[in-house]
Amino acid sequence: MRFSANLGFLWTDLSLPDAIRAAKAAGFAAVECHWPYDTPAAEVRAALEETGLPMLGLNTSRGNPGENGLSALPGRGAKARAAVDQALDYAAATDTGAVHVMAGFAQGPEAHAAFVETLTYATARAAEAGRTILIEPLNRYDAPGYFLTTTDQATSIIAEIGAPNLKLMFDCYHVQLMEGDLSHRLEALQPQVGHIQFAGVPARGRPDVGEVNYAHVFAHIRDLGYTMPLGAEYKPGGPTEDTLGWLAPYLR
Ligand SMILES: O=C(O)[C@@H](O)C(=O)CO
Ligand SMILES: [Mg+2]
Repeated sequence: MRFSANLGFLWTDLSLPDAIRAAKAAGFAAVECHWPYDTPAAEVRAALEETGLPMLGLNTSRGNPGENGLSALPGRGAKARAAVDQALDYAAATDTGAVHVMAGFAQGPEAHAAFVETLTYATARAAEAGRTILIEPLNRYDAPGYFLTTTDQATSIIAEIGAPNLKLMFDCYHVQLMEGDLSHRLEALQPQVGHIQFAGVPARGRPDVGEVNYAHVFAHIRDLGYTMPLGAEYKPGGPTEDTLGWLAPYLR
Protein backbone atom coordinates (compact mmCIF):
# COMPACT_ATOMS: atom_id res chain seq x y z
CA MET A 1 0.00 0.00 0.00
CA ARG A 2 1.16 3.52 -0.72
CA PHE A 3 -0.03 6.66 1.02
CA SER A 4 -0.44 10.34 0.22
CA ALA A 5 0.04 12.94 2.96
CA ASN A 6 -2.76 15.49 2.98
CA LEU A 7 -0.90 18.70 3.79
CA GLY A 8 -4.11 20.55 4.54
CA PHE A 9 -4.03 18.69 7.87
CA LEU A 10 -0.56 17.11 8.26
CA TRP A 11 2.50 19.28 9.00
CA THR A 12 0.47 22.48 9.03
CA ASP A 13 3.18 23.99 11.26
CA LEU A 14 5.50 23.98 8.23
CA SER A 15 5.42 25.93 4.99
CA LEU A 16 3.93 23.90 2.15
CA PRO A 17 7.35 23.21 0.54
CA ASP A 18 8.77 22.07 3.89
CA ALA A 19 5.67 19.95 4.54
CA ILE A 20 6.33 18.20 1.21
CA ARG A 21 9.90 17.49 2.38
CA ALA A 22 8.61 16.19 5.74
CA ALA A 23 6.16 13.87 3.98
CA LYS A 24 8.99 12.47 1.90
CA ALA A 25 11.17 11.91 4.98
CA ALA A 26 8.29 10.10 6.73
CA GLY A 27 7.85 7.63 3.86
CA PHE A 28 4.79 8.95 2.01
CA ALA A 29 4.64 8.19 -1.71
CA ALA A 30 2.66 11.31 -2.66
CA VAL A 31 1.14 14.49 -1.27
CA GLU A 32 -2.13 16.36 -1.71
CA CYS A 33 -3.37 19.66 -0.31
CA HIS A 34 -6.46 21.74 0.24
CA TRP A 35 -5.94 25.40 -0.70
CA PRO A 36 -2.30 26.05 -1.65
CA TYR A 37 -2.91 29.43 -3.25
CA ASP A 38 -0.92 31.55 -0.78
CA THR A 39 2.28 29.65 -1.68
CA PRO A 40 3.89 30.49 -5.01
CA ALA A 41 3.39 27.50 -7.32
CA ALA A 42 7.07 27.61 -8.33
CA GLU A 43 8.10 26.89 -4.71
CA VAL A 44 5.74 23.93 -4.51
CA ARG A 45 6.92 22.61 -7.85
CA ALA A 46 10.57 22.89 -6.74
CA ALA A 47 9.86 20.88 -3.56
CA LEU A 48 7.97 18.25 -5.56
CA GLU A 49 10.86 17.93 -8.01
CA GLU A 50 13.41 17.79 -5.17
CA THR A 51 11.54 15.01 -3.35
CA GLY A 52 10.17 13.18 -6.39
CA LEU A 53 6.68 13.14 -4.82
CA PRO A 54 3.66 13.78 -7.03
CA MET A 55 0.93 16.21 -5.90
CA LEU A 56 -2.28 14.25 -6.35
CA GLY A 57 -4.89 16.90 -5.74
CA LEU A 58 -5.96 20.35 -4.60
CA ASN A 59 -9.31 22.07 -3.99
CA THR A 60 -11.12 24.93 -5.61
CA SER A 61 -11.44 28.03 -3.43
CA ARG A 62 -14.06 27.99 -0.68
CA GLY A 63 -15.18 31.51 -1.55
CA ASN A 64 -16.04 34.13 1.06
CA PRO A 65 -15.56 33.49 4.81
CA GLY A 66 -18.19 30.97 5.95
CA GLU A 67 -18.57 29.46 2.49
CA ASN A 68 -17.36 25.99 1.51
CA GLY A 69 -17.15 26.19 -2.26
CA LEU A 70 -19.15 28.01 -4.91
CA SER A 71 -20.03 25.48 -7.57
CA ALA A 72 -23.58 24.66 -6.50
CA LEU A 73 -24.50 28.20 -5.49
CA PRO A 74 -27.21 29.59 -7.78
CA GLY A 75 -26.21 32.95 -9.22
CA ARG A 76 -22.48 32.46 -8.49
CA GLY A 77 -21.55 30.73 -11.77
CA ALA A 78 -18.94 33.27 -12.87
CA LYS A 79 -17.14 33.09 -9.51
CA ALA A 80 -17.37 29.29 -9.52
CA ARG A 81 -15.80 29.11 -12.98
CA ALA A 82 -13.08 31.54 -11.89
CA ALA A 83 -12.33 29.24 -8.93
CA VAL A 84 -12.08 26.31 -11.33
CA ASP A 85 -9.71 28.31 -13.56
CA GLN A 86 -7.55 29.27 -10.57
CA ALA A 87 -7.35 25.64 -9.41
CA LEU A 88 -6.56 24.26 -12.86
CA ASP A 89 -3.89 26.93 -13.43
CA TYR A 90 -2.26 26.05 -10.09
CA ALA A 91 -2.55 22.35 -10.95
CA ALA A 92 -0.83 23.01 -14.30
CA ALA A 93 1.99 24.92 -12.60
CA THR A 94 2.56 22.10 -10.09
CA ASP A 95 1.69 19.13 -12.32
CA THR A 96 -1.13 18.18 -9.94
CA GLY A 97 -3.33 15.38 -11.24
CA ALA A 98 -6.77 16.24 -9.86
CA VAL A 99 -8.88 19.18 -8.76
CA HIS A 100 -11.64 18.74 -6.17
CA VAL A 101 -14.46 21.07 -7.18
CA MET A 102 -16.19 22.11 -3.97
CA ALA A 103 -19.97 22.39 -4.12
CA GLY A 104 -20.77 24.73 -1.23
CA PHE A 105 -23.74 25.21 1.09
CA ALA A 106 -26.90 25.01 -1.00
CA GLN A 107 -29.96 22.81 -1.52
CA GLY A 108 -32.57 22.00 -4.13
CA PRO A 109 -32.95 21.77 -7.90
CA GLU A 110 -31.35 25.15 -8.63
CA ALA A 111 -28.25 24.13 -6.69
CA HIS A 112 -28.14 20.85 -8.58
CA ALA A 113 -28.36 22.70 -11.91
CA ALA A 114 -25.62 25.14 -10.86
CA PHE A 115 -23.34 22.30 -9.77
CA VAL A 116 -23.88 20.40 -13.05
CA GLU A 117 -23.14 23.57 -15.02
CA THR A 118 -19.88 24.26 -13.16
CA LEU A 119 -18.79 20.62 -13.39
CA THR A 120 -19.50 20.54 -17.11
CA TYR A 121 -17.22 23.56 -17.51
CA ALA A 122 -14.58 22.10 -15.15
CA THR A 123 -14.43 18.68 -16.79
CA ALA A 124 -14.10 20.18 -20.28
CA ARG A 125 -11.28 22.49 -19.19
CA ALA A 126 -9.53 19.76 -17.19
CA ALA A 127 -9.73 17.30 -20.08
CA GLU A 128 -7.67 19.65 -22.26
CA ALA A 129 -4.79 19.11 -19.83
CA GLY A 130 -5.47 15.46 -18.99
CA ARG A 131 -6.58 16.24 -15.44
CA THR A 132 -9.31 14.69 -13.29
CA ILE A 133 -12.15 16.53 -11.57
CA LEU A 134 -13.20 15.11 -8.21
CA ILE A 135 -16.42 15.62 -6.26
CA GLU A 136 -16.60 14.66 -2.60
CA PRO A 137 -19.63 14.02 -0.39
CA LEU A 138 -19.06 15.63 3.03
CA ASN A 139 -20.70 14.55 6.29
CA ARG A 140 -23.55 16.42 7.92
CA TYR A 141 -21.76 16.93 11.24
CA ASP A 142 -18.74 18.83 9.89
CA ALA A 143 -20.47 20.55 6.99
CA PRO A 144 -24.20 20.90 7.75
CA GLY A 145 -26.05 22.23 4.72
CA TYR A 146 -23.35 21.17 2.24
CA PHE A 147 -24.86 20.31 -1.13
CA LEU A 148 -23.14 16.96 -1.74
CA THR A 149 -23.58 14.47 1.10
CA THR A 150 -23.82 10.90 -0.23
CA THR A 151 -22.09 8.62 -2.70
CA ASP A 152 -25.48 7.95 -4.39
CA GLN A 153 -25.91 11.66 -5.07
CA ALA A 154 -22.33 11.92 -6.36
CA THR A 155 -22.56 8.92 -8.68
CA SER A 156 -25.87 10.12 -10.07
CA ILE A 157 -24.25 13.50 -10.89
CA ILE A 158 -21.26 11.71 -12.43
CA ALA A 159 -23.64 9.66 -14.61
CA GLU A 160 -25.66 12.73 -15.60
CA ILE A 161 -22.57 14.65 -16.76
CA GLY A 162 -20.97 11.62 -18.41
CA ALA A 163 -17.45 13.03 -18.55
CA PRO A 164 -14.76 10.33 -18.29
CA ASN A 165 -12.56 12.62 -16.16
CA LEU A 166 -15.24 13.26 -13.50
CA LYS A 167 -14.64 10.97 -10.50
CA LEU A 168 -15.71 10.40 -6.92
CA MET A 169 -13.46 11.34 -4.02
CA PHE A 170 -14.27 8.47 -1.64
CA ASP A 171 -13.32 9.82 1.77
CA CYS A 172 -13.82 6.85 4.11
CA TYR A 173 -14.25 9.25 7.04
CA HIS A 174 -17.24 11.05 5.50
CA VAL A 175 -18.74 7.88 4.02
CA GLN A 176 -18.55 6.05 7.34
CA LEU A 177 -20.35 8.91 9.11
CA MET A 178 -23.09 9.20 6.47
CA GLU A 179 -23.54 5.69 5.10
CA GLY A 180 -21.23 3.06 6.65
CA ASP A 181 -20.76 -0.28 4.86
CA LEU A 182 -17.31 0.83 3.63
CA SER A 183 -16.18 -2.48 2.15
CA HIS A 184 -19.24 -3.04 -0.03
CA ARG A 185 -19.31 0.58 -1.13
CA LEU A 186 -15.62 0.64 -2.04
CA GLU A 187 -16.14 -2.46 -4.15
CA ALA A 188 -19.32 -1.28 -5.88
CA LEU A 189 -18.03 2.24 -6.54
CA GLN A 190 -14.52 1.36 -7.66
CA PRO A 191 -15.14 2.29 -11.34
CA GLN A 192 -16.19 5.80 -10.31
CA VAL A 193 -13.53 6.37 -7.63
CA GLY A 194 -10.75 8.82 -8.50
CA HIS A 195 -9.15 9.10 -5.08
CA ILE A 196 -9.58 7.55 -1.62
CA GLN A 197 -9.00 9.38 1.68
CA PHE A 198 -9.26 8.27 5.31
CA ALA A 199 -9.19 9.41 8.94
CA GLY A 200 -10.19 7.98 12.29
CA VAL A 201 -13.94 8.06 12.92
CA PRO A 202 -15.57 9.95 14.56
CA ALA A 203 -12.80 12.30 15.81
CA ARG A 204 -11.03 12.68 12.44
CA GLY A 205 -7.71 11.91 14.12
CA ARG A 206 -5.06 9.29 13.36
CA PRO A 207 -6.54 6.28 11.55
CA ASP A 208 -5.50 3.65 14.10
CA VAL A 209 -7.91 5.18 16.64
CA GLY A 210 -11.68 5.01 16.27
CA GLU A 211 -14.52 2.83 15.03
CA VAL A 212 -13.04 1.91 11.63
CA ASN A 213 -10.47 -0.90 11.36
CA TYR A 214 -8.32 0.66 8.65
CA ALA A 215 -5.83 -2.22 8.52
CA HIS A 216 -8.78 -4.26 7.26
CA VAL A 217 -10.08 -1.53 4.94
CA PHE A 218 -6.63 -0.99 3.38
CA ALA A 219 -6.22 -4.73 2.77
CA HIS A 220 -9.67 -4.82 1.15
CA ILE A 221 -8.74 -1.88 -1.12
CA ARG A 222 -5.51 -3.68 -2.07
CA ASP A 223 -7.44 -6.88 -2.81
CA LEU A 224 -9.79 -4.92 -5.08
CA GLY A 225 -6.72 -4.11 -7.19
CA TYR A 226 -6.68 -0.39 -6.37
CA THR A 227 -3.07 0.78 -6.50
CA MET A 228 -3.14 4.58 -6.17
CA PRO A 229 -1.79 6.13 -2.93
CA LEU A 230 -4.48 6.55 -0.25
CA GLY A 231 -4.88 10.05 1.18
CA ALA A 232 -4.12 10.41 4.90
CA GLU A 233 -6.44 13.32 5.62
CA TYR A 234 -6.62 13.44 9.40
CA LYS A 235 -6.01 16.03 12.11
CA PRO A 236 -2.92 14.96 14.05
CA GLY A 237 -3.73 17.13 17.09
CA GLY A 238 0.00 17.58 17.78
CA PRO A 239 3.27 16.85 16.00
CA THR A 240 2.46 14.82 12.88
CA GLU A 241 5.46 12.53 13.41
CA ASP A 242 3.94 11.36 16.74
CA THR A 243 0.87 10.02 14.91
CA LEU A 244 2.53 7.92 12.19
CA GLY A 245 2.64 4.54 13.93
CA TRP A 246 -0.10 3.30 11.56
CA LEU A 247 2.21 3.93 8.57
CA ALA A 248 5.22 1.98 9.82
CA PRO A 249 4.02 -1.54 8.81
CA TYR A 250 3.53 -0.39 5.22
CA LEU A 251 7.08 0.97 4.90
CA ARG A 252 8.82 -2.33 5.54
O1 LIG B 1 -12.69 15.79 3.42
C1 LIG B 1 -12.48 16.99 3.31
O2 LIG B 1 -12.93 17.81 4.10
C2 LIG B 1 -11.57 17.40 2.21
O3 LIG B 1 -11.24 16.33 1.39
C3 LIG B 1 -11.73 18.64 1.50
O4 LIG B 1 -11.36 18.66 0.36
C4 LIG B 1 -12.22 19.90 2.10
O5 LIG B 1 -13.47 19.86 2.58
MG1 LIG C 1 -11.72 14.43 2.21
